Amino acid sequence: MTGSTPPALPDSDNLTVNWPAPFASRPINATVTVPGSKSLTNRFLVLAALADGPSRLRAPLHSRDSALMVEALRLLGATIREVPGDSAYGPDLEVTPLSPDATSSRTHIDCGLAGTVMRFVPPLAALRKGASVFDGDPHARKRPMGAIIDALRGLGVAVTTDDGGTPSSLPFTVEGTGEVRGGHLVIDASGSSQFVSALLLVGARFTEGLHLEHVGKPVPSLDHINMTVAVLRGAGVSVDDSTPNHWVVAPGPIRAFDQRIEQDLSNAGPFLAAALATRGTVRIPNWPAKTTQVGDQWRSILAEMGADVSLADGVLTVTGGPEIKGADFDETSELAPTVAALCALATSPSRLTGIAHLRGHETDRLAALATEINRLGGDAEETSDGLVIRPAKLRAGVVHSYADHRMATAGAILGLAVPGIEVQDIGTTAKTMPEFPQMWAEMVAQNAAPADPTEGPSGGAQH
Ligand SMILES: O=C(O)C1=C[C@@H](OP(=O)(O)O)[C@@H](O)[C@H](O)C1
Ligand SMILES: C=C(OP(=O)(O)O)C(=O)O
Repeated sequence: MTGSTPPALPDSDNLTVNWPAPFASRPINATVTVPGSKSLTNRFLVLAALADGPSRLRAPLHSRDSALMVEALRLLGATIREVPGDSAYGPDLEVTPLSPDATSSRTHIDCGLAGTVMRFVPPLAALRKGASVFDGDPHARKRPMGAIIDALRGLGVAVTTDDGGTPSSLPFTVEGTGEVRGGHLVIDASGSSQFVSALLLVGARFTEGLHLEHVGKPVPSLDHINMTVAVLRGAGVSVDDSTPNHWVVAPGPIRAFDQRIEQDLSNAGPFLAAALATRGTVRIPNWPAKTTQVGDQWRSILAEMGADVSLADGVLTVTGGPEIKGADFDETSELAPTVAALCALATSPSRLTGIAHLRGHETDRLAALATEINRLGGDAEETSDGLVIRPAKLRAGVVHSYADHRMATAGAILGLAVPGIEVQDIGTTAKTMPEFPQMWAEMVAQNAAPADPTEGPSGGAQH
């Protein structure tokens, strides 16, 4: 894969021909490395576009979301070149920042279904002279955008619809003047942490910097905001986050960088889950000793579900227990679909809380997970802020993806333990992991662990 052209949406064949999810007839025994982190790649791309000199991203993600970000930044005036690197998942990227003085013609930016593109790029477009029109996939028009639009308007930036009205979602046009004064800004970021990250990422380039204040229900996915603050500090930006719900970004340069991108620990999740679903072992090398990625939570989540989890010499090893234990988890953020798939295979009930905002993700994930688990004979129930999933024997069937990469990978996990599962539109995994179907097949093919003769043909709660 390259970072130059956004992969097309799956064609109608992909939508109609279901992917037969590999069933694991023996415990998985595999070593897997996954491509670079979406959240880190797209943050560093934005920072590089605003930096005080050329930057390099080593081992970045190459997927639909990162390609959309690359293309958006190019359209706004950054130069992004692929250069050979050492990653098995594609070249490095060299970024020459955009020039704020350049005036460009009206630009059309495709956000696809990428939250990072639709939230992070509009504030950056405000710093360029010219109009930028933002739109995306059909479902992108349903994702919450009001907080970013209101924030830009609060900062004095015109954000309009084609007929001159005031938008509350995609599509809209940002009329950039090349300068944003900044200062104190109050937003309600309860719909997505990306509203906060988006404004912090550009805040140092506002003339007066930014004092961002959140009011309203709690901001979700705080780990992702902490990641934003960490990458900003790494690029020499002063950020004060010592008061809850306040972030103060000092005006100043963003230092150019040469940065290796960690592998995507959230996308490591389905592979680690395979160890639990099949009572096997999955090893992930190069697990970072220290990270801001929410996916580091796999170590505690999977242990609580009965797995043996160890991190030694940078290798995370997860071995599934005799059964998957249900458990209660709060605020699992983007890990929730993978956790839910494991809960559907568990032998005791689980409750997922603090994830009401998943209704505004790639699809309404709470509705999608409950519908798809129940379609297979499972017992899942939506609550006001999450899901309750009770043990039930699952049967063969089709898992619908709803254009959501994490719904597709959740279907793949179920398919390891339940024969006859198919996933509709597996191609949607290209959003963050185009290699997924091949990597999954290779993981199952590595399945060299001798079968336990006292057990059924495979592991998991379903056997
Ligand atoms: O900033 C980011 O990179 C992300 C923040 C989170 O968004 P929400 O706060 O909307 O959950 C997460 O779910 C998403 O996958 C990536
Ligand atoms: C919510 C997600 O993506 P996005 O960055 O589009 O919000 C996700 O990847 O789980």
